[in-house]
Amino acid sequence: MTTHTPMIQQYLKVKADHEDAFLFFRLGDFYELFFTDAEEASQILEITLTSRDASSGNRIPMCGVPYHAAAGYIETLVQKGHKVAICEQMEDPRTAKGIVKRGVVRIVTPGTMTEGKSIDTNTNHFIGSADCIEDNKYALAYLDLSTGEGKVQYVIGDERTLISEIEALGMKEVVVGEGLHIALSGSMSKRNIVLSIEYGEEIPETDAFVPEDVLEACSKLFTYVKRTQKNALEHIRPFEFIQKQALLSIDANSMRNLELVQSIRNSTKEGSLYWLLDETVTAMGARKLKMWIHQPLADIKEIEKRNEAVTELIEEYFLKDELKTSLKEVYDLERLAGRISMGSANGRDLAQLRNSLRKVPDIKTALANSGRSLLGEFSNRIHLCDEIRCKLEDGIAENPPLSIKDGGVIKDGYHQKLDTYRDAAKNGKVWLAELEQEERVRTGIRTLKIGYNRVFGYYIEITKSNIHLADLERYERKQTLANAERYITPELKEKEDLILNAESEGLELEYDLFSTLRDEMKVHIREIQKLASVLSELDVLLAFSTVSENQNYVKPVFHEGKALEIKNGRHPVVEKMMDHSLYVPNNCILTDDANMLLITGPNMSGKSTYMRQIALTVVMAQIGCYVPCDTALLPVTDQIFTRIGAADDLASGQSTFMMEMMESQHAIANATEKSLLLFDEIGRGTSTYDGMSLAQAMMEHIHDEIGANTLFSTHYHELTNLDNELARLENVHVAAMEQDGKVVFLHKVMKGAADRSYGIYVADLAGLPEPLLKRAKELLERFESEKTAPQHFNEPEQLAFFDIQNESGDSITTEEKEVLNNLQEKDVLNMTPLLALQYVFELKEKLSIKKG
Ligand SMILES: Nc1ncnc2c1ncn2[C@@H]1O[C@H](COP(=O)(O)OP(=O)(O)OP(=O)(O)O)[C@@H](O)[C@H]1O
Repeated sequence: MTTHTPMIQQYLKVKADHEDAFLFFRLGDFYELFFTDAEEASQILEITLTSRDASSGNRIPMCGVPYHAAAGYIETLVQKGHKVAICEQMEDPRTAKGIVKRGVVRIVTPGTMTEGKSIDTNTNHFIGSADCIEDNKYALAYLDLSTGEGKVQYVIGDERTLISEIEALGMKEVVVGEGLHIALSGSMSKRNIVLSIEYGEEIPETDAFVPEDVLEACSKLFTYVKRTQKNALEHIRPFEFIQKQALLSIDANSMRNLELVQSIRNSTKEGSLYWLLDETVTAMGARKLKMWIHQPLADIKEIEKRNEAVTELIEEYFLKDELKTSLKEVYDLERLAGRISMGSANGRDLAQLRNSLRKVPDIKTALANSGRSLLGEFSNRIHLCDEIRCKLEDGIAENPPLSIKDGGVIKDGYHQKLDTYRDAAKNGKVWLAELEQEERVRTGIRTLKIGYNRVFGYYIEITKSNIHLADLERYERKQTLANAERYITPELKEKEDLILNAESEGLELEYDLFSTLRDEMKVHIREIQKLASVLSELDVLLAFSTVSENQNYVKPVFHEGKALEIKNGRHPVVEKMMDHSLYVPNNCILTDDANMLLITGPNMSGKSTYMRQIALTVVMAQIGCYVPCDTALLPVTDQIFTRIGAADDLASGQSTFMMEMMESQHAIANATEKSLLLFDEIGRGTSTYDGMSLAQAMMEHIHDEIGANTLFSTHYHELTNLDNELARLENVHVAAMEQDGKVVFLHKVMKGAADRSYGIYVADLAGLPEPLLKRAKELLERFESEKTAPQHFNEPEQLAFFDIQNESGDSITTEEKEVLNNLQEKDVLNMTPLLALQYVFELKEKLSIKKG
């Protein structure tokens, strides 16, 4: 150490306290990195690695970035999961004695980065903290540093449940104690989530209902944030306790499978439920919508209240537009509050706050005037924040510049002394203009001008061709340029002092006034946050009402029981992405006597779409939105579990089948009779009998032990016999028909099991070569003829009434009986012509298939 230069010694001392971060060490206009930091960072950032003489003759690796461009580099490092400690010069190098004092002013980490190009302001960026309370019980706290929202909840379950919850909330960084660090580090690094160790030293504010045993997690998180930000954090709200029983819980997998906030295909918003519903007009509304989708309600009263507010908004057509127009002009109050608290708000931010507050009275009055009860409640909850607005009206210029150091931020008339300075500076400028004019007349030089530079201050400039006219008795030469001379006069210098003093003192005073005003705002941060919360809620409900109206959704009816009855339901996203009139609506009726559906049907017929649409309807209803169907009678669902083949199974490094089994295990271990289970083709990842047996055993278990509303799709036709054994299981199938040797998908869900899989036709659609398809057909025929057990629907005993003979006196075949039986039971009068046609087609097909 002692062989190093004093500056490097200072560096090493600071670095020792920040081993896990890249240390950006400020040297003049650059941030420099040294040693291994430099080697690694130069690679990641693609900047030149150089070296520097640091000790007796030894050179050390070094790289650097200019301070004004540092933000981008820091962001790149943090995006890649690194931390960056920013070490500044703490004194002016010109006046410092010896080596300049330096200190770390902030540590930027993946979970605490709140500004930057990559930060989507429409999304909450939570940093989390987990603490193990007892076996299978964790506390999970999380905080969005930009908006100040802090929440804490229990996670009941094993580590995987905890990780799933962390993933579902999109956290990039989780703070833990040493024990959990060891337990979680493997699985977290696979998911690119940074784990940071912290000891809970600081006690944060919490809501009254926060249980004692979650405090440790809150405290760890708060301590970490304080330690890394080294900043005032007034905007951090008291941690709020999230009661999971009051929410519909959806684990990360199901979130993904159901494409609630992003599509599976390309991980973007497009094609997700969030995309469909996001008609919000403010960033805080968009964030709230996402949060609501993450955590739908499970309290019937709360749900109905949101539903009812949507109704009121739909019915108040003009009000809705008026509110939207006003809300559009409300800026991101939560983030503004955050910037005020962290001292980074500039003049524009305060002007945005003021402009937003100007809109609030209109919103409040319009809501009150509606005479509607829930909208009236909203109106009452809106606080005008008049004190803040008045202060900002008085203090902040109408259109302040970005910089807070160059003036123009504070309004004229706000502070007498500032006005005096401004006048002096302004008058001085007028005086200069007049002087320029006078000198031109006096000397007869039309091109004479008065200019300014930092070195000489104000000067008179005369071009070379005119210098013979200069009044050298009064003019003192200061600078010679290629084609001009610059002069000063005593008079000019005297005025210059006045002007420059007025200007610089004015700027200094203005900066002070601005800082004071900004600090005064800190007292009001809670008020601003409360307002933000009400307005963002209103924004989301407005979005619901807009979408519901445009897409013809209906208000769901909730009841305390378990039955779920959706008439003519649609998949809202698939429907929106295709020609609305082509979407085939379907019923889903789950009753106390039959709450499990076994869905069969050809590939591509719409089985997954059907299952997903039920889950999406449940989610939409429980976030308070209307739903895509003609009528919906819904139970309050407590959890949704899905096992749907996900495109990204490979990415997680687990084998597809293992993933499938893990997801199934998770569902079976946690589901209750109030849950909704969607199992898409369980067991297809292993050998037929293996898979089929597992699928059957799972269905039996869910039926006998759990009793949850369940949709199960399968290609194993053998399973369709299970309805004999499981009282509450029903077969349905998604219909398709054959026409001219081609399969036509009807996308209609009908009673009973499907009769064949049509896989070869789908292969044909996909363009597989003709000879290959022919071969597949041959094989299929062979396999089918070798099969002993019948695998078609309708059991023989159901056909017992028909013991008739056909024309030629032969006893009729089972197939013919089946057709007759089917006809007998069909309610033909209630069929549409198309369905009837299709039905006849199916019957005919049944006979012809069997006959050959
Ligand atoms: N009710 C419907 N109305 C109109 N089109 C539909 C309907 N349901 C599904 N589709 C269309 O059919 C396509 C296939 O649907 P889906 O993926 O649900 O089939 P699947 O039966 O689950 O297929 P596989 O068994 O191969 O997984 C969808 O992409 C959609 O475009």
